[in-house]
Amino acid sequence: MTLIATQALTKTYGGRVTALADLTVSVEPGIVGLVGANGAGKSTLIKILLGLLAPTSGSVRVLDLDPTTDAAAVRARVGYMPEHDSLSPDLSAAEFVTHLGRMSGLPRTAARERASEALRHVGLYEERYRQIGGYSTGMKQRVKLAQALVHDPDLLLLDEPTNGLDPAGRDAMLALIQRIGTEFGISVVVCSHLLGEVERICDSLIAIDAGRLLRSDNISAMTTVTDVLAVEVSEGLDELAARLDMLGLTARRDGRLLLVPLEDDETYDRILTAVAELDLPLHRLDQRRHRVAELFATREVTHV
Ligand SMILES: Nc1ncnc2c1ncn2[C@@H]1O[C@H](COP(=O)(O)OP(=O)(O)OP(=O)(O)O)[C@@H](O)[C@H]1O
Repeated sequence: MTLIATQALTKTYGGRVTALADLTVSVEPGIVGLVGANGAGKSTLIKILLGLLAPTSGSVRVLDLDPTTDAAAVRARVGYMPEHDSLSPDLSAAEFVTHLGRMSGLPRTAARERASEALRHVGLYEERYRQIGGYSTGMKQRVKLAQALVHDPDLLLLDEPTNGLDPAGRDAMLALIQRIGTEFGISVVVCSHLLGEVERICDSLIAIDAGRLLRSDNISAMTTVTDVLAVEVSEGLDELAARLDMLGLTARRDGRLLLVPLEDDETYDRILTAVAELDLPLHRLDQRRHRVAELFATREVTHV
């Protein structure tokens, strides 16, 4: 099944501003990044996918449904996390998410149960009876995610889910989105102006610029491998670097990784030998890929 398909999709506001121009994409289920600079047309596309906005011309299908004629059926299967704060500060997270569950048609008990479940998934179970007004920004973002999950959708549309979060909060939110996508088998469209961020968790990417398609493809097809090996061990990184140096390999440290130039087939063996000799737990040893961001180096998409 195709997750999202658009054909020559165009949206103009008031006949003057062209937010989307002739956009044709076809995306398979999975975690999909929708990236573009501010004003590129991401929110407009999301609203069209939800059936909240009608396209000026062209066609669109979501989960094989047409949101322009069947918006209710689309919304029953799609969860939406809006960009801006849509929360009620006086309510507890449990009350708020239950309320939205009721609005989406769930009976009272089921709504309450699903709300607890959704809040558990986003890590707010313990704090669900506290008023949202007292929550941190990260917790508020997670309540917004929980309300999008409450009716057990097949697809989540997340508009700038990491907005306002510090780096640690962003990492936590991305990890949560990735877990929802992989463990629960829900497809996710993550909308962001931060390409480097979504690239980390997405299976495929739609990049738009001023309403036009720059590229739509699987992440793996967008990147090529480099001649650098990335090695990750959970401890002993410095020790390993020193041992590799003794074996004639120059390792460069990059955060929790060691980057080693791939000289020949023996490079793998030498790294594995060093790891085994030091008895270190190896997490990862693979050939590094170019970052997708490098493809758009001349564009206005923000890199992180
Ligand atoms: N209701 C509207 N009326 C007129 N112009 C609009 C309206 N909504 C959006 N636009 C314009 O359409 C273009 C695309 O906006 P859109 O919000 O879809 O972009 P975006 O990529 O989501 O950006 P952002 O992340 O800043 O929201 C922009 O030029 C914006 O100013």
